[in-house]
This record gives sequence, C-alpha cells and structure tokens, in this order.
Amino acid sequence: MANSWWEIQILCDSALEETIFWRLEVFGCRGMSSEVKGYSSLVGAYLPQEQAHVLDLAALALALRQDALCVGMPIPAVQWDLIDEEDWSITWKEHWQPQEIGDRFLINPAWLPIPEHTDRIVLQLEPGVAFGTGDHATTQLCLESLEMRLGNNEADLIIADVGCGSGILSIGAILLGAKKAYAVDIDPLAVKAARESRDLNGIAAERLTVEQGSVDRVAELIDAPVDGIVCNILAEVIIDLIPQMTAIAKPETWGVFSGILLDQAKPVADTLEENGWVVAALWKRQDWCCMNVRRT
Ligand SMILES: C[S@@+](CC[C@H](N)C(=O)[O-])C[C@H]1O[C@@H](n2cnc3c(N)ncnc32)[C@H](O)[C@@H]1O
Repeated sequence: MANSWWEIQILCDSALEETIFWRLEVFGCRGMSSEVKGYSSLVGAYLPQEQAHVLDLAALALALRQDALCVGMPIPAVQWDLIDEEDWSITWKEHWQPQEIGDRFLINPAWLPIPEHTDRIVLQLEPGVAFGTGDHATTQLCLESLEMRLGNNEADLIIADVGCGSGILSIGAILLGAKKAYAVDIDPLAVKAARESRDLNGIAAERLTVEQGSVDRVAELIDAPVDGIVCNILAEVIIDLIPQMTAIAKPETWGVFSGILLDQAKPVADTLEENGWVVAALWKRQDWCCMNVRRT
C-alpha cells in the first residue's frame, strides 16, 4: 500500500500511559493520542509503514508487557493495523481538538476556524507527521516556560530550537515576540512539517529558519550566539548535545530543556554543571520534567 501507516492501539491501565508514550516516542511514532476508557486508557499512535516491520511491532509489544510486569500492572493489550494516509488524517481529526496551554496559548487544528473571541495567542497546526501537537506534557512545559521567559515581549531575542518537530516551540516563541528562531531537526519529515507550520502561522521565512541537522547546524547558521535554547528531546540525547550547546551560547543565554523523565533529571543536571550551566528551576508534569537553565 502506498503511503501507509501503522496504527498502533494499546489498551492499558491509565497509570502506564506515560511509560507507554515514552516507549512509543523512542520507537519513532509520530502522532499519539489517548482516550480514557473507565480506569483504562486507549493509547493510539501512528508510524509510517516503512519505518517498522511486524517483528519490530512484536518487539515493542513485548517491551510494553515487560514494563507492565516490572511495576506489577496488568499487561497492556497491543494491536496494530495498516491504514492509508487518508484514514490516518481522518483519525487525527477526530482525536485532535483545540487545546489551551499555559496562560497564553491556544493550539488550534488547522482545519478548524480560528476562534474569534479569544484573548489567547492562536498557534495553528496540521496533524503532520512530526512530534509536537501540544498534547505531550513535555511540549506543554516548554511552551509554559517560554511564556514566562518571553513575557515582556523581548523583541531582540534570538533562539535555537533543537529537535523542532512540528516547529511548535519556535512558532510559540515568535508569537510571544522573539525576533528570530533557528529550528533544526535530524528528521527530514520534521523539517518539512516545521516549514509548513511556519507558513500556516504567517511567519516569514527570515524570522524562522528551519534546517535539517542538530546543534552543529545551528552553529553554522548563526552570526552570533543565541539568547535562548529550547530543546525537547530525550535525556540521553540532551546529555550528548550539551557541550555543543555551550558553543552557541553567551554568558546570559538561557535554556529550556525537556523530554527528560524525572528519574533521568540528575545525570542531565550533572552534565549541565560540568559544562558551565545551572538548573534554575525544574517543572514537573506526570513523569516528565522541564529544566529552566542558565549559565553559571
Ligand atoms: C520530542 S520531539 C519534540 C518536538 C517539539 N520540539 C516539541 O517540543 O513538541 C523530539 C524531536 O527531536 C528530534 N531529534 C532527535 N534527536 C535529535 C538530535 N540529536 N538533534 C536534533 N533533533 C533531534 C526528533 O526527530 C524529534 O522531532
């Protein structure tokens, strides 16, 4: 089937939801949703067909089973099916509704009209293939941190968004008043999605540069160190990237780092300290945390 997607559905105890989201993210799933079913949750996720073989899906189901057994929870029921692109998009549209985040943002699916009577900043998104719809706790924590950081409309602020996914954080920063953002992602599909999100929100290409790559790509693109770095990737990736982040920072540069499970916060904080950064605040949501960091 051309342009087919795996639709993965997992019926689980609600307490397992966060671990399952994490597993799915590491597996490479693009869109994730969850629906409450009594005391259980039905977690849905999507993955381009070419990215996983049936054997990979079976291995994923096994890992989820082991995760549940480790914490004495009922074993989740996992099933998968191939669906075509059109069905995938329709499924998304059913799941995805406008969502308020923090005090300022309203994430609005692109197929719905822009709400007229809202005092919130409307951020339009398509159900693209990239991570970053605002559903995930880590994205929410980053947007809320940006709200606090950019509360005073700092017009000259330049930020780097490492692992931009849909571009949600860069766009959020620009809508809050940042002058420019450099958004990078190693996934070409994310780069395409972020450029589409930029156009959807009427942001000029000069204000939001989107390129494939990572921190080293930002270093090539910028003329001067950035004022802020947002990075919502998994802890182990952030740990590897911290030394490179120092190279694109100046003494006043701040960072908003998320994608970090609570029990991985210490190694991230240790690596930050070793590289001349300090954790100024740590925000928690579910099993995740978001670090607001600054240079020492
Ligand atoms: C959890 S998503 C975050 C998306 C979006 N920024 C958000 O906050 O919702 C992480 C993104 O980081 C990208 N990524 C993973 N490792 C990376 C790396 N070493 N450098 C740059 N991007 C990376 C992934 O492709 C993915 O799009």
